Amino acid sequence: MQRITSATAAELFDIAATRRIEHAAAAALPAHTLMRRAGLAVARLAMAIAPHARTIWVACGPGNNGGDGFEAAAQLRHRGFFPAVTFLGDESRLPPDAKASLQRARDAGVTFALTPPSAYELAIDALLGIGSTRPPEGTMAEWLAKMHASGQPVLCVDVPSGLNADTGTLPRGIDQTQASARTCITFLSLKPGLFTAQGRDAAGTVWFDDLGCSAFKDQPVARIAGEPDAHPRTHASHKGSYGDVAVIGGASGMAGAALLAGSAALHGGAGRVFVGLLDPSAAPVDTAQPELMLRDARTLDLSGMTAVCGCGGGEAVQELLPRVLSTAAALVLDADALNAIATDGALQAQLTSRGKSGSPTVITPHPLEAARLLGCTVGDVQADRLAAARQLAARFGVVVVLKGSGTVIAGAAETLPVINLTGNASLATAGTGDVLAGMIGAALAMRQPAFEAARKAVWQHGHIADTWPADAAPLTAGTLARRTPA
Ligand SMILES: NC(=O)C1=CN([C@@H]2O[C@H](COP(=O)(O)OP(=O)(O)OC[C@H]3O[C@@H](n4cnc5c(N)ncnc54)[C@H](O)[C@@H]3O)[C@@H](O)[C@H]2O)[C@@H](O)CC1
Ligand SMILES: Nc1ncnc2c1ncn2[C@@H]1O[C@H](COP(=O)(O)OP(=O)(O)O)[C@@H](O)[C@H]1O
Ligand SMILES: [K+]
Repeated sequence: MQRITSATAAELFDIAATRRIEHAAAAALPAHTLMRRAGLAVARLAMAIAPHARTIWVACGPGNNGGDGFEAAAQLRHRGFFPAVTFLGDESRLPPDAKASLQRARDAGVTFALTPPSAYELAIDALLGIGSTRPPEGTMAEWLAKMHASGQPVLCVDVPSGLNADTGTLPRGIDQTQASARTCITFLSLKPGLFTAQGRDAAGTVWFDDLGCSAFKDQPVARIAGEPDAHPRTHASHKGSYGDVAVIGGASGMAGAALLAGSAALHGGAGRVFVGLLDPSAAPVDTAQPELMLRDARTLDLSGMTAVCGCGGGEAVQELLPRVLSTAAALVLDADALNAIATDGALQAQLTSRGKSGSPTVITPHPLEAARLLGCTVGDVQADRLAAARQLAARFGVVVVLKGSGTVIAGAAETLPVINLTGNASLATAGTGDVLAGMIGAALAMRQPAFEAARKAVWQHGHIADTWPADAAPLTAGTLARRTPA
């Protein structure tokens, strides 16, 4: 059993691949082996979470996920705990493995009840796993609501019930975000839906148990990539070794966004940072950050530079985009640059030819910007974030950073997309996206390949937020860019 953290590197498998792994493993092992191992793993984790529990509520559903719950209840009872099982299903229609585990729970003297116990110290959610086909309703929805509103810890078996293990979406009306502590133990494969969209809230801390089946392989759909390698600086290096970043943005009233990106590029290690402002009346220097060289955006020669274009760009950025797209040595497109491209077919064609020619290019849409580029709704993007990121990457031939909880980084078709596990809702504050764009710009300026530059910067951006001291001032985009609590 392994706890999954932002330092973990592992492949992710969709439901179809997980089913293939399950079938191959089940065929190679004696009957009932997998469920017994799964139930034992659940029981062990339950005991670790609530070692002094008097009552453990085990909510079991109609399929093999429920079977894992029966098996866990039997194992817990054998160890002196008092599981109370509520079963929602038809015993005569239980799959054979689950039926055998139900009998084992009965034989162990587990208590069965029609309604959840009035008091309990841990709830085990074994209602639905990867066989969830429709939104939970009726009694199942009531039990889930009770479980998640009780304030007691919840341990989800395989996946939080109702969560789409491929996409991380929860059905409307199923809110799994209220429990005081959530843990999920998942079996045979790590599923992408546990780590993006609503998955991170629903699953909480994720544990993985391969049930002794690591020999059974299949085709992954994505990966979590772990902590990136550090790039130590050699003594005999100079500012030219770390490249130039030129931020293009900061239209009237929005200079701050460009300055934030510039600050992030500077603190991200770029050799020199220029900020090309679109507002002609902007001040000639930022006295708080005199290292930044402020210029008129229209005068900057971008050949040989990494451009970070769009932060606070307003509508003014549109006229500069043809030159930026054709001359920047490497490029990060963010915010208003993406909005301009979404409405302009010629710019889209130019981006596509740039991407397909192999010039390093990263786009960093949040879900609304991604929806504009794809010509769909935010709901469509969030319904399958991996697919949306892959689609954008294929269309334009660029590296895509689809932001939000469980940021997705997608590139060429032969590169597995990455779901990033750092970051938290303290980043949900204005300007943190500008900071990310600047950080990616710095990594590109240091000549890291575009996919790696994006992956590393996204990880670092979230990691700074995750390790922000609790007793420090709240994180803002400015302090995030400087990587130092105020
Ligand atoms: N078969 C095996 O050997 C193993 C199975 N495992 C467990 O089995 C799970 C998959 O089992 P299943 O394929 O039986 O699928 P599930 O147990 O996830 O659910 C399938 C059943 O639920 C019903 N259902 C789907 N949505 C519903 C809803 N909203 N309301 C009410 N009923 C609903 C389906 O009609 C079906 O009867 C995994 O997630 C994992 O927990 C693990 O123990 C590993 C080994
Ligand atoms: N709830 C969250 N969990 C993790 N990361 C988040 C969350 N909310 C926002 N972020 C991150 O913060 C950044 C916000 O970027 P963006 O939406 O472009 O904001 P802005 O335009 O204000 O800079 C992105 O990197 C995003 O992934
Ligand atoms: K479950």
